[in-house]
Amino acid sequence: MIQLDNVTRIFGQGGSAVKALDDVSLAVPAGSITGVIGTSGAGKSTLIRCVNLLERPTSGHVTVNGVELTGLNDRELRRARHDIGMIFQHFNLLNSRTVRGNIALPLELMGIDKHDIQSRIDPLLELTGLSGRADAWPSMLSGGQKQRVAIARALASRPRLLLCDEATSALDPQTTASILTLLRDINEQLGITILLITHEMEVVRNICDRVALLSEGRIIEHAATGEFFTRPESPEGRTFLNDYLELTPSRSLQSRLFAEPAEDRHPVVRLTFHDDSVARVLASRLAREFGVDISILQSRIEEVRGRTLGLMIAEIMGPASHTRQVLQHLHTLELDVEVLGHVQRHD
Ligand SMILES: Nc1ncnc2c1ncn2[C@@H]1O[C@H](COP(=O)(O)OP(=O)(O)OP(=O)(O)O)[C@@H](O)[C@H]1O
Repeated sequence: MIQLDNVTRIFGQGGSAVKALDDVSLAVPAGSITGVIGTSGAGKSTLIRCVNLLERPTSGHVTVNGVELTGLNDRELRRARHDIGMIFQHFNLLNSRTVRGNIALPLELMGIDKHDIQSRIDPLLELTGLSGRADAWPSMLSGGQKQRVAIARALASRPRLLLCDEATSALDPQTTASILTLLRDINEQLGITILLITHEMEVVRNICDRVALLSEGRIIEHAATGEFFTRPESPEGRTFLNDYLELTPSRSLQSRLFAEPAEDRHPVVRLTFHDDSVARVLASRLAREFGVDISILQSRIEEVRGRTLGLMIAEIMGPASHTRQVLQHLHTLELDVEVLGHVQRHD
């Protein structure tokens, strides 16, 4: 559906040049919802704008629906863009037009007959939950309703691809959830492929089938969502995940943690696991095999797209020679292990 091949976009020249995209290759399968995530300045907006050539790559090829857009003249490109809808963070509605007028605009620009335009609008209003709001002005609408109008407008030309540029970043969590549900419905009911950019893991978790992580203009991970959430491969991917899961030691635990091990201190570890059957028996197995006690201080288990993702912060209590063996053993298991510090023993 979308194929980016070796796309590079450089802004400016000479010493002040910025490489916003650096040799990006990405395939977005037809019918999927693919998310591109990254921190501010990673190149997300530039990437999505390169897909419909709102931004022209400095080099590389962009192919959508089998048509190489980078090889088209302006007229051919205008035609090809009818197949690509786009929505934006700040909705970009015309305040001088009603809801109906905003949705009609792209169809008027395409030269479609007035009667046909009107017959297309009602089903779009219904699909986006705006029936009864056709004659409202944008200033009378909430943020969520404005984004619904923008979605209806983007779908008016019956595109096969919808690009979403931080479409929920200006919305509160509840409205975000309802817009994401609408996008999922559009994907499922109309078979429209969606490419979205976001800096929020929650958005990815909610609707994306696949996710690509962009960092400094490069794609550093591209995986199925469940895979990315349970086994991020890059340090940036792990940082996104840890920030999202927020399993950091409580303040009272942090105040008791020492960086250095000692004979009279117990290690405190954070374990990330992908198989909760391992986690369920882990504490009792370690106690039995190594003669230690495991005290679970904090834990969280999530399911993401059918995959288990668990985090646990635990204190390993026992003689130092035993706890060292436990740490060595943990590193051999299917777990990510991080020693957070050491606490003074009380026995
Ligand atoms: N028109 C431009 N002229 C010069 N530099 C630009 C331009 N557009 C983007 N950049 C630079 O390219 C880099 C990537 O910007 P981009 O907006 O694509 O990142 P982003 O991941 O979307 O960030 P954000 O989440 O903050 O919007 C940044 O360093 C940015 O300053």
